[in-house]
Formats: sequence, structure tokens, C-alpha cells
Amino acid sequence: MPALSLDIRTETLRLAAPFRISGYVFETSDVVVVTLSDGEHRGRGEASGVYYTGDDVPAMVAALEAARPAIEAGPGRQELRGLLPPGGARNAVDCALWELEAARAGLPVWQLAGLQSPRPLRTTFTLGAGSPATMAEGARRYAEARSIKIKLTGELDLDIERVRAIRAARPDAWLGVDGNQGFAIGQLDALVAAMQALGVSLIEQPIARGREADLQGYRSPIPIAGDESILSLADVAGAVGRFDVINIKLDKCGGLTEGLMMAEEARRLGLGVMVGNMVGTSLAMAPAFVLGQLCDLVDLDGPTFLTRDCSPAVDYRDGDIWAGPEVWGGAPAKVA
Ligand SMILES: CC(C)C[C@H](N)C(=O)N[C@@H](CCOc1cc(O)cc2c1C(=O)N[C@@H]2C)C(=O)O
Ligand SMILES: [Mg+2]
Repeated sequence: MPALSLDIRTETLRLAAPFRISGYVFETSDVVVVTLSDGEHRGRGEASGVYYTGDDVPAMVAALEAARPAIEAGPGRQELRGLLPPGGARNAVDCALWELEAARAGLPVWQLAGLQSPRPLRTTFTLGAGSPATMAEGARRYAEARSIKIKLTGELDLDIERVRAIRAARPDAWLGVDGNQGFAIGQLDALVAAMQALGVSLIEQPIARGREADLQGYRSPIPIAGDESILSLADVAGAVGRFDVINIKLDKCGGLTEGLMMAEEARRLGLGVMVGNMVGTSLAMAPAFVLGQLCDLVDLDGPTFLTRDCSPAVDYRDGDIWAGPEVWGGAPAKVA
């Protein structure tokens, strides 16, 4: 592959309102945007990194600069997996390589990936943790949302009240909850029973990353998804017997190449597959949208929290997300 030029840009994304999950409240999220060009075509990738592994913008930029000569030599995507570890830096470069390959080939990324023509995907829209009344109002305001993801904080009684209020406000909606590591295993039976009574369909990462053994053999009537516990392909086999679903995020695993490999491995092992996001603009959602074509569950709502998205942007309509070819990886992108 001919030599490439690597451009690295950082950006602070501003959320329209503070967002709370278990243990965190945040109003901004910093991202890295990588552009690769061969002089005629270009490819782009955006990454947030992984806040709970220290994979922040300084770490991503340092990793990219250290690997600059190897990246500008134009590695293949499998070769890239040996150059950078799973994480945001590899995610940004991997997605840029995909879009560059698509531009050179004059084919959309989904076709290069061997997938069927993409369809709009039902996505969850996430409610940050707040009072039961505030979250119920938020669920009502998510009028177009058909699927709602609810952030819980591990305060079991309050969490049950939150979900009860949301269910009362939205008897029609698919509901999932995300503990973001907030519960102890001793709370799980009560959480599962209460969620089952409220018609909740998914429980995401209830316990801490590193405590996965506590879930060994745990039988839940509601599928349990691993998020913080499942970073990359190396973690998928260990999910069997502990999680029912894996939440794949390109920022965790290092891009679309590894994400597609994780989805294939999860299917082989009989696990459900979900794609999620770590905040981001439509430039980050579009590659995940390609992976989402293979998933049982989609959580690609990052741009809906931002004061400003990129343009062109993904479209949210009737509870679905659609990433047109103009957003990323579709039309043959000539260097401007
Ligand atoms: C607001 C998110 C994009 C909503 C999304 N559906 C979601 O729940 N994603 C993650 C949680 C993402 O939380 C983040 C992302 C981030 O880029 C930085 C931070 C956090 C966080 O909670 N604290 C840091 C600042 C999920 O758990 O599925
Ligand atoms: Mg999660």
C-alpha cells in the first residue's frame, strides 16, 4: 500500500446537559479524529477512547504519534492489529483505513465487509440517572424512541423506583437497564426479580469489571450483557457462562475490523451481539452502524446528547438510526 499522510486532530464534544451514569457525571467528551490520505483519496475515524482504562485523548495521541511511521507506511487492517492495542487509537486508524479502502475501490464499506445492503436499525435512546420523576419525564420526551436504555446507579430501591416510573410513563417501550458496574452480586437476585416484574428486557454490566467470576453459572430470566467486562476479541470466549450478550464498542476493541471478528466469534459461541457507543458524533456512529447490521441490539445514540453533531450526520427517525453513504465510508471520497 503506497505511503499515507496521517493527520491527527482533537476535539471537545459538548453535551447539551450533564449526563450521569454510575460513578460519573460528565458534560463534555474529548475525541480524536484521524484522517489518512494517499493524495487522491482519504479516510477518517473518530474515537473517544475508554475512560475506565485510562484510554483518554492524551494516551490516544501519544500512541498514534509513536506509531506514525508504521501508520504512514500504509498497513493493512490486520497488520494494524499488531501495531496498536485494542482501544481508541486503533479504532480511529482502523475506521480511517476502511473509508480509504472504500474510496479507492469505489465501493461502500458494507460491501467491502461482505455484508448485505444496510437497513435502518432500531436503537436505544439512553436516560441518564436522575430522580424517578425526571427520568419518567425524559422517557415521555423520547416520544419517537421505541427502545429506552436506563442508567442505574446501584442504589437498588431508588433504581427500582426509577424503572417503575419510566415503565408507567412508557408502557409501550422496550426497556433495558445499564448498571455500569454499580451493583454487587448479592443485589442481583433482587434486581433481576424487580426488573422482570417491570418488563425489562436486558440488564447491562450490573457488576464490576474484574468480578465476572461472580456471574459464573448465574441463570437470569433477563439476558445479561457484558460491556465494561468485554473489551476486545480476547474477552469473548470468557463471556460464555457469565454473560448472555456482549456489547461491542469500536472504542473498546479498536475498530470495525476487530468488532466484526468479535461478532463472528460471539455467534459461534452462542452469545447475543450488541453494538454500543462511548459518546461521539455521527462520524463515530457510522462505522458502528455497519457492525450494527449484524447485531441483535443497537445502542448508537451518542450524537443525540451533543450540542452539535458533524455534517453530514446520521438520521434518527421513528426509533431507528440510519447512516447514509454520505456520512462515512459510502461515496468514493476524493481528497478535497
Ligand atoms: C451518553 C452515552 C453516549 C450513552 C450511551 N448509550 C451509553 O450508555 N454509553 C456507555 C456509557 C458511556 O459513558 C461515557 C462515555 C464517555 O465517552 C466518557 C465517559 C462516560 C462516562 O460515563 N464517564 C466518562 C466521562 C455505556 O455504558 O453503554
Ligand atoms: Mg454500558
